Amino acid sequence: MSKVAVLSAGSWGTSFSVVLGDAGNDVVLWARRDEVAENINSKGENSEYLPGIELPPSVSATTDHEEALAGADVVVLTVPSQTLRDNLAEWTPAIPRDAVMVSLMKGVELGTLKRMSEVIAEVTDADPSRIAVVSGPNLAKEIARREPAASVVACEDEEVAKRLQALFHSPAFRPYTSVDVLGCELGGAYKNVVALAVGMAVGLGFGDNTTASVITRGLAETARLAMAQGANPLTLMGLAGLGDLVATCSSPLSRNRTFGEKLGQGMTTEQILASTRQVAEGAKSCKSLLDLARRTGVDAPIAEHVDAVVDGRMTATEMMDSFIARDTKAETD
Ligand SMILES: NC(=O)C1=CN([C@@H]2O[C@H](COP(=O)(O)OP(=O)(O)OC[C@H]3O[C@@H](n4cnc5c(N)ncnc54)[C@H](O)[C@@H]3O)[C@@H](O)[C@H]2O)C=CC1
Ligand SMILES: O=C(CO)COP(=O)(O)O
Repeated sequence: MSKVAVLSAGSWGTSFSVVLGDAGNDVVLWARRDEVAENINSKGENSEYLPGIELPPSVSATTDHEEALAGADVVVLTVPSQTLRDNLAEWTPAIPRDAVMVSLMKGVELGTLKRMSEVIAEVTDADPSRIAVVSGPNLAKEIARREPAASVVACEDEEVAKRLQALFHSPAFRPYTSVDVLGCELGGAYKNVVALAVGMAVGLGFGDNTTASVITRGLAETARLAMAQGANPLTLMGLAGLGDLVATCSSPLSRNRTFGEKLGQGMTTEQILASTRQVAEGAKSCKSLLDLARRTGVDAPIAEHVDAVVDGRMTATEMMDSFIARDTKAETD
């Protein structure tokens, strides 16, 4: 049995602790707030993020990060992407020196344009063999309900990916290995931006032709940027690319798609942010991914338009009109 620390106890951290517990691991969740940790320890439930889900008995919680991290073989990181750097600055001294750090996050840091594995490497100074990523079509609520799903665990060191794969393989959760950390991370971050655009189309009342067109061109845009950065194109056709894109863009459970839907219905970003506590990573990462595309010399019309709507410089209707009016070209260009 491995000891796994999960920081923190939001939707995905708590759901992933169900996978970890069901797979036979000893799990300690770090929660920011006392009431969340108390609820998990006394009732075996995180009623704020996952009401009605019974957590495995091997899952406990604490608000003390040192306690969560003590003796951990694996450290799972699942905070909002834009806070990771500050969180790690505080947590790094308590992370055991041989523990593998696993990012479940799907975003790119504003300003530095770094992926989460890069932020982890920079702040903790860890070797790439101690940094991994899990990404795939894994909507937290469905995973917590133990509905069957697959995912990708990526690490530059394939042996480490295989070790994590064994630790994360539960009766309902099937992880595949990959060494393409970059492809998995860009797939995960970009699908949130595409889901915002799809949500806007849904909010405007458009149907499946429109959403399928945006999803497909979104995949082309993701693949263009990821391949220009050195990703394996097959990663984008896999669970961390197409798989996650389809799940997120199709599901009313997705916070990013829902955020886009509200923009399509005419709400402003400020109004939407005020209406929820939960993170919709694409609303921030549209800017960092757009900057990354510009720096790489890659055309990124979806990121560009989504960023403009999120910023209030364009309406969702104008975005859709502008997509159609763009200069025509070959599909594979
Ligand atoms: N919810 C989902 O279905 C999935 C989410 N993800 C990714 O996982 C990451 C986390 O998302 P969720 O758990 O869904 O978000 P969430 O909003 O449900 O939970 C975020 C957690 O981070 C904590 N947090 C917020 N601000 C913080 C700060 N400044 N410092 C430390 N902790 C802070 C919150 O207390 C909460 O526990 C995101 O990058 C998301 O894209 C990935 C796959 C599935
Ligand atoms: O990443 C996810 C599913 O794989 C969750 O998507 P949202 O963050 O949009 O809810």
